[in-house]
Amino acid sequence: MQSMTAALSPGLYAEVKKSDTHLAITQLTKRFGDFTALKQIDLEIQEGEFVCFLGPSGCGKTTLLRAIAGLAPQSSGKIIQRGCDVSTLPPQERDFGIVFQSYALFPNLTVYGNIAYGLRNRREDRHCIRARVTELLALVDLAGSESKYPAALSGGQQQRVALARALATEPSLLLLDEPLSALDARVRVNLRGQMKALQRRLGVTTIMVTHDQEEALTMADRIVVMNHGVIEQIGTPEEVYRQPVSEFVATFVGSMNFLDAVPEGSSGLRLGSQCLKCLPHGLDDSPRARLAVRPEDVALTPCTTGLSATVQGIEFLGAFLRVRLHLDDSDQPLLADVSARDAESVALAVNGRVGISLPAAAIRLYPASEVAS
Ligand SMILES: Nc1ncnc2c1ncn2[C@@H]1O[C@H](COP(=O)(O)OP(=O)(O)OP(=O)(O)O)[C@@H](O)[C@H]1O
Repeated sequence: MQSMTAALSPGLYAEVKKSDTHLAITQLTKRFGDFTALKQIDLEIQEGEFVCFLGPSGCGKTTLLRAIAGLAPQSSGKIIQRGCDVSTLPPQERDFGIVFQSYALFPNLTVYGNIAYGLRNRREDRHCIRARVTELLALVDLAGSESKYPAALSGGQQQRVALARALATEPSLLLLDEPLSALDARVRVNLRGQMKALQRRLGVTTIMVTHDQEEALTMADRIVVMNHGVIEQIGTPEEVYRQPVSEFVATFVGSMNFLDAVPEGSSGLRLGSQCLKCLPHGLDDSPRARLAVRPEDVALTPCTTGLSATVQGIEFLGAFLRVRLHLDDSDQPLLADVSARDAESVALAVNGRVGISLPAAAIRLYPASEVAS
């Protein structure tokens, strides 16, 4: 599959301004009977941004997307798009294009008919429609597929047609509801890169729902992490990964070790009998806390006089080794991801002992009562 690199006509998305707010959502609540699916959501999305709604099944991300589209209107709260209050507008009067997980192409229409659908509804000129469809097909690397029917296309190709169809009317907002999750892994990774590149070229403000953290980390400018109908954190992929604000975010995004520890002072802790430094935590008065450290931040050393562990298992994962450790003193499990060279330097072997170094900047402490779900 090639990359989507066709030239753009001068009109297509030529007037995007990046500095303005595209969407402002305030105090949005959505109830289904007695159940509250979204609780007072506040969110601003800038012009041209690629934002991912990320969270576990049932956290409310699709409901929020559908509220933005007007497909499942909110119970209360406001949605302002480019300065206009669209809160009560029906979907057909809102400015968005949408791609669903299940392609949702019209099976009885050709690729051409599918992409031209919205333009024909608007009664646009036949020659303009042809020119736009040709351009969009080139953009998604499907030039020459006009006369095919959806059934004759692969899943990845169908999803690219769905993308072209969503972009045909030049919406200022593109909504993607798990667009890649029905595809096999290799196609998914390929299309991920292509969609991101196309979005960047067009500059179209985009919201994508996903429960796949890797997808969110690789595609989004900002990630909105949701849980139980509320936003837990909004940040760049790096912020969400490096500075998770809660144990939930730390658990949901990337791999994380959690250890029981005792806070000491404002930026220290005790792990078993060992005193360690960490980032300022504000938990000085708590008798217990949860220490979070990523496996790739755990360093192994040959010196076992400080924090030490026994090696319980070693898994070869290609670029690195995942080492299952048991902390000797505090009697807790710990995972470390190390390079083959680092493993060699400590003569890594199952049942052997190694020293453990946890860099202060990589350790975060969370309240012990916070339960990840
Ligand atoms: N039409 C509905 N009637 C009643 N409850 C609903 C309805 N739609 C969604 N819900 C509930 O609202 C909550 C949020 O659903 P939503 O589909 O937004 O979750 P999600 O985060 O997108 O999950 P998934 O990844 O599984 O699609 C869920 O508990 C769901 O059961």
